[in-house]
Order: sequence, then C-alpha cells, then structure tokens
Amino acid sequence: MSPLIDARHLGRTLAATVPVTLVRDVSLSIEAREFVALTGPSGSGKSSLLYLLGLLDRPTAGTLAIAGQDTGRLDERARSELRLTTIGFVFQFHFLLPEFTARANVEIPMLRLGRLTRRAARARAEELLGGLGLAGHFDKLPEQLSGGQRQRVAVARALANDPPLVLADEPTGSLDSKSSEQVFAILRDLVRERGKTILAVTHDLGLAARMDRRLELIDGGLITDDRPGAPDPTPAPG
Ligand SMILES: Nc1ncnc2c1ncn2[C@@H]1O[C@H](COP(=O)(O)OP(=O)(O)OP(=O)(O)O)[C@@H](O)[C@H]1O
Repeated sequence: MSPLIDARHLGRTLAATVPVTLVRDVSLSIEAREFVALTGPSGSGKSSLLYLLGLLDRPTAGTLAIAGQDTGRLDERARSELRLTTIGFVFQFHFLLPEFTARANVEIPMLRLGRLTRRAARARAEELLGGLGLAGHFDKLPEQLSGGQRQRVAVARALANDPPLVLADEPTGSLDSKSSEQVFAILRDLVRERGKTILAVTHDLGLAARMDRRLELIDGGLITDDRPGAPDPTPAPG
C-alpha cells in the first residue's frame, strides 16, 4: 500500500522582491497508523509544512502524494474532495463557527461532502461528540464550552468524514495541563484504537517524546526524523 503522505523535495517560496522560503526540500513519507510529532523553533516552517501536506496551500517545488494520489495533477475540485475525505484538521484555536452549536459544527463537513442525509449527519455528529465525553453539550455554542471541551468538539469535527489522516497544529497549545493531557490521550487512542494517522505540530518536547516519531524542522528544512520510543535496534552485548 502506498504511504498516506509521500512528499519529495517539497518546497514553498513566497515570491517577493526578496523571496521568502517557508519550506525547503522536504522529503518525507508517513505510513498509516503513525503518530508523528512535528517540532522546531518558532518560525521554522511547521505550520507552513502542515498547510502544504493538508492541501490548504500549494508547493512551489517538489511533489506530494496523499493516499496514493499525486496532488499536483488534481484540479481544485478534486483537491477539495481529497481534503474532505482524507484529512481532518485540528488547530490550536479551535476555529469552530461561533454562531453554530457543537453538533452543527460537527455536521458541517459531512453536509459539505454530501454523502450523508441531514438526519444521518446529525446522528453521526452526536455519536462522535458522545464518544468524546460531550453527550450533554450538543446544543451549546462554542462560547458556552470550556477550552478543553471546545478542542474536543474540534476533534469530533476533524473526524466527521472519517478521514484516515488528522493534521493538528498545536492541538494542546492553548489548554491547561489537565485538558491538554485529555486531548493528547484522545489523539493517541485515535491512532492505537481507530487506526488513524496523526501528524501534530507541538512545541512540547515532553509530548513529542511520547509519540512514535519526531520530525524537526529548522529554517524550513527537515533536520531530524527519529523514533524516540523505539527499542534500540542493536541489543547491548552480553
Ligand atoms: N504569508 C507570509 N508572508 C511572509 N512570511 C511568512 C508568511 N507565512 C509565514 N511566513 C514566515 O515564514 C516562516 C515560517 O512560518 P510558520 O508559521 O510556518 O512557522 P512555525 O514553525 O509554524 O512557527 P510557530 O511555531 O511560531 O507557529 C516564519 O518566519 C514566518 O514569519
């Protein structure tokens, strides 16, 4: 099976009098069921890379295949469909629509994709929210929820169309330590129990160390790709 993400020499440069390179020559392959941290100093290009991989932005160099599809060959409509079916996003600041209830926020991606009836979308939204401990909160607006609850609604929304891949930009960055731990456990269980693949930007090296693989960017380039938790492949002598 092809990797879920396969980037070859990916680059993103902004054209300006002095061009700005956000992402340079990143080659990277992520398989299904990986739980990957994307780390690096502020301004190193983590969000820029995440936007490219999430098809929210287009590279100026290199190639990107998502779920085996060469994204450079897709028109806008096909890119949008691939994004809706394959990728869920969770951002640091939830970006829920403030005038819609928790349930409606989760229903929207399903209604946009148009594969479920309104009634089925509603049932699925309630099931997802219920599974994330939000059973009593379907009708609340984002402002009526705590930060941790809002982030769980954002996770439910990311899962609405059952995408294999979830991209998260500092998903615990704005949360207190208890909510942060809760959201981290939810993301980890999505990989372990539901077979999702997660790539999460984080500044928290403690969290990154608890994930399966850590990528590090400096100045837009990938300088580290390691597996902190992996057993040492060479057993100690004796
Ligand atoms: N539209 C833009 N125009 C000009 N510069 C930009 C633009 N978008 C990003 N940059 C610059 O590109 C660099 C990479 O930004 P990016 O947000 O990807 O980094 P980051 O690693 O996610 O940072 P942070 O950890 O602070 O969120 C930064 O120096 C940023 O200021």
